Amino acid sequence: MIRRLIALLGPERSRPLKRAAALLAVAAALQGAVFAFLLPILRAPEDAGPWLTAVVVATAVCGLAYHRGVVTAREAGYTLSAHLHRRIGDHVVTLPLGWFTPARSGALGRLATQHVMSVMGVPAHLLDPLVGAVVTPAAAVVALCAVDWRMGLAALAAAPLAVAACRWSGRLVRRTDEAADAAAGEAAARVVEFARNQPLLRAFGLGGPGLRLLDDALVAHRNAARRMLTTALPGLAVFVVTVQAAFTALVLVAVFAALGGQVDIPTTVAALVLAVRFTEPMLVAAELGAAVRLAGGALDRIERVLAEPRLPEPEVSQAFGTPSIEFEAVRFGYAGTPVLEDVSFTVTAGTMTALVGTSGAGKSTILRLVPRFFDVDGGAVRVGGADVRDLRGADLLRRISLVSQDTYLFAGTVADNIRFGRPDATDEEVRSAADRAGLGELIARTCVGEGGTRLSGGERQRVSIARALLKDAPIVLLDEPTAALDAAAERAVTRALDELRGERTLLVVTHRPATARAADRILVLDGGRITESGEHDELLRLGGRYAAFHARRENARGWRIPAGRNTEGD
Ligand SMILES: Nc1ncnc2c1ncn2[C@@H]1O[C@H](COP(=O)(O)OP(=O)(O)OP(=O)(O)O)[C@@H](O)[C@H]1O
Repeated sequence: MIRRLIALLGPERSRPLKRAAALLAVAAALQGAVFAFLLPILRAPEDAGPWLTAVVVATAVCGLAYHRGVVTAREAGYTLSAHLHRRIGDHVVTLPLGWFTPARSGALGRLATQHVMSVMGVPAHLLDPLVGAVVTPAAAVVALCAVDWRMGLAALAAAPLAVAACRWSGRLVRRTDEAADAAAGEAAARVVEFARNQPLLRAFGLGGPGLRLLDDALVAHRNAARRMLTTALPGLAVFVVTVQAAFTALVLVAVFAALGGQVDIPTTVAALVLAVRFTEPMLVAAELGAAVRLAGGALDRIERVLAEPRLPEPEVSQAFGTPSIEFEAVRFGYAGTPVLEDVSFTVTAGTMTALVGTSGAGKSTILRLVPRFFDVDGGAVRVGGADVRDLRGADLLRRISLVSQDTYLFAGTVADNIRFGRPDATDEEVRSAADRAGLGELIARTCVGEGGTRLSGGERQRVSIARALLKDAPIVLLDEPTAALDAAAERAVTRALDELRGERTLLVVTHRPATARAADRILVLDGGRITESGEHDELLRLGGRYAAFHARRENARGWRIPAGRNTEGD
């Protein structure tokens, strides 16, 4: 474990850790030596002077080394946790945005808090007893050999057995720890879901499937934790029995040697003291073994995230032309399940294109491919004439504003949240973006609550639109921007989109006839393919699916194209 930490920290940053281990090793060795010095003192008390001086000096040096060792170990712990946080942070910002699923985001939270703390505990709290558990018994064995070779041999014979038992129990714990961590993640996610969805759960009765999922997750977590504890027990028991047996053997050898007159009383006393020093630190370490193994599991999980492949980026971005969007024969699926097939279209710079289609047809997926949340499986997505894979992430995202279906607002004022789109915007610019998004008086709201929970869904959506309007990005992607708005707010947003036309390139997913009608071009998506494309009037004349549904629904507040050709309705 210590070797892994040194490799992770690198030669420079691992210095405090190495220094701490060396200082604690010196302290532990000196402790063993102090007990070895007892023998000449007991054998010849009249000549004990130099040995007593040696005991005093060794004890003083041991105390100093121990104190410096513990302080340095704490520093090494803090260095390690800061380094891990930085490495995790630096790495995850290079991962594809599609990597951040809710499950992974939850696991990342545990990684940055619980797991980093667990790994940090190894140098900060466990290094001292661990070094003691290795060095003190080793020093005691050397001293025992000097006192009486038979006792030294008895202690030495126990060492491989104890190490084997320790490793065995470690492997067992690691195996069950993975399952326990997965169960803990699931239980945490279900508890958050339970707390967030209280209104829904209460409205539909607390005995529903939502509660059953939580119950199952908590039971699974409890069982996994119990399994981990019980799995560790046999290894721990073998270890403790081995160490105790070694201690008993040492005592018996010492007593029989004394009774047989082969060794004198002082030697027997020194041997018994060394036998205690041999076993004591190992038993302490056995108790801490579980914490070390859990830290090993935590480090495995941290290393797995650090090994996640980064989104490959060029050193320098390709030149960016006029802000058009182009899909060429795009094929894409989530984890092997195909979603888009042979999708080709171009959104000319400064125009507005509406994407309409059946639910689940892949409209939002098309929007996600533009800022390269995922890489396509086939074909190419080009922005400003450059393949998105030939642009650096920051260069690409700087040119795109995205208004997604699930708007997240940070705790703060409405103005703070709008300013997020362009931190150096003036108050006047923030107010103007708010007005264009139909926010009106809402801009005066001082606190939106965590995640924007003090605002309604429509209000949150308008803040997100204002944020996108404020960002000076030539391309604006909107996923159902008016879905949660009332008639007045929808009119304000449609006006704002209208104003942006010509000025920015707009790609809008919509179920609203008014928004689709306002677009320069409409793409109808069905089953992952574009089946119709053209202007509103052109598509009406075509008399296809768009026309059929528009004719029936044009006065409706919202409509969706159903999956089947011959079915209709919302
Ligand atoms: N992150 C994801 N992982 C796996 N499958 C996904 C993911 N996101 C979407 N899908 C699936 O991909 C398909 C297309 O989803 P998408 O959200 O693009 O549809 P949509 O046309 O925008 O639907 P809607 O109009 O209902 O929002 C759906 O079958 C959906 O279940």
